[in-house]
Amino acid sequence: MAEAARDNLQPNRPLLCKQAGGNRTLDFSVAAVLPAGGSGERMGSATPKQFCQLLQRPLISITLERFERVHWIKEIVVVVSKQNFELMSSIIEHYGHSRAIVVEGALTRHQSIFNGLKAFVVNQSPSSWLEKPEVVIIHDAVRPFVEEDILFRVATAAKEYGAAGAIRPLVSTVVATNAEGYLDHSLERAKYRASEMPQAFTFDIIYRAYQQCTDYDFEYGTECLHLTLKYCGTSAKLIDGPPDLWKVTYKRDLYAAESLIKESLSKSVCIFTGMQKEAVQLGCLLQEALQLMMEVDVLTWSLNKESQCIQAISSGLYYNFIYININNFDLPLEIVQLMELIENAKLSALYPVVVTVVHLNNLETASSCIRMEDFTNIKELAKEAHQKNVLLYRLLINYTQVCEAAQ
Ligand SMILES: Nc1ccn([C@@H]2O[C@H](COP(=O)(O)OP(=O)(O)OP(=O)(O)O)[C@@H](O)[C@H]2O)c(=O)n1
Ligand SMILES: O=P(O)(O)OC[C@@H](O)[C@@H](O)[C@@H](O)CO
Repeated sequence: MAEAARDNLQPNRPLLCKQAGGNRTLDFSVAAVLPAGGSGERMGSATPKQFCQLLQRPLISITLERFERVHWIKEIVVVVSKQNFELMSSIIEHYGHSRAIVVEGALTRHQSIFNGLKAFVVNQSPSSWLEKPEVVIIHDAVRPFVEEDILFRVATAAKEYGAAGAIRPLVSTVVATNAEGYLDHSLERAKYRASEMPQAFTFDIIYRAYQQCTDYDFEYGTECLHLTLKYCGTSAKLIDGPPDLWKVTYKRDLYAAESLIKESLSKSVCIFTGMQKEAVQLGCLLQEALQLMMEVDVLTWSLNKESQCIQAISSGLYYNFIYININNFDLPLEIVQLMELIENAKLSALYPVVVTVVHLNNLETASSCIRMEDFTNIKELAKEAHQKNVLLYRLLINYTQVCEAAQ
């Protein structure tokens, strides 16, 4: 069982495809523009919604982190109003958003987006300009639940068709009213879709469209795809997107977003084990027991240079870790290393991290039955960790036959 179990100690899906940026590549350059220059009036908050906190983290930082998981997106231009420039720069510094460049927004969303695009055009941006990408993704900064898959699909479609955008089925029927406020007609809902974000464009097409925009377009327009059709004759490829592309607009959306994040954080766990037979077996048993409820990866602890353990910790995809330890009740070096890696990855700066150390104590081989009070040194580590938003728990399992029973 141990050998077979050890063979199973591979992630139940290739970690790399979950890894920051996955293992997809593109043969053309891609950059992103995140309009974040609005005031969030409909949110009714003094703080513009893109800067409102979700689990003590600004909404815009969550969106940025999603884009930073995608390695084929080079620069990420964030367009914010002048009065929020400093705040945005501090968020970039605090959360280490190294690919983010801040550009000044304008009075309307379209104007802000155009300002973001100008950052890629020489002599059009007050600050230094960036290398023009072949494809540019435009995504509202207040749509945090964006995954690499939809970004990849709109970017590749934009490269082929010139423009592409994510769509979703309508939830409510669209109706037109007459001047007196009565129903004029309703649209057949099945024939229409909601235009969401992300959208993507070959850079020259969307830039040329904005250059031709009228004041009315800038003032009242809400749809980039309309601009490329109207001014460049480019009809966007529409891509069916996943359900979580919605835009945070009202207060209720903030509550919904926070509960979605909490749920996703609790939905994945990474289990590390030593090479001992019992640890491997318990790791596999845990994976079998948990994998119907959450994403579970089991890895043998190793810190060699291509270590998947280090990748798993630094990927930002796990906030729950279990380390299974056999008969070693001092503070095992691996636990200290794990806590250091979590700190170096700045994981807990984003959300609380939970580390559970499972001590397996084989009563047949151990000198005596270990008691919880014997864990003084790990208590000290737990106190330090708590200051850094890392919750360290320990679980002691005294056993005799559990491994044989498991076989
Ligand atoms: N002048 C503007 C207006 C909006 N946006 C951005 O465009 C995205 C979508 O716009 P919307 O949801 O309308 O945001 P607000 O305009 O802030 O919201 P409201 O209409 O409720 O004021 C948001 O990320 C918003 O910050 C922008 O960059 N510049
Ligand atoms: O109109 P708002 O400023 O609320 O939001 C912009 C949305 O219209 C836009 O993000 C999508 O509909 C796709 O264009």
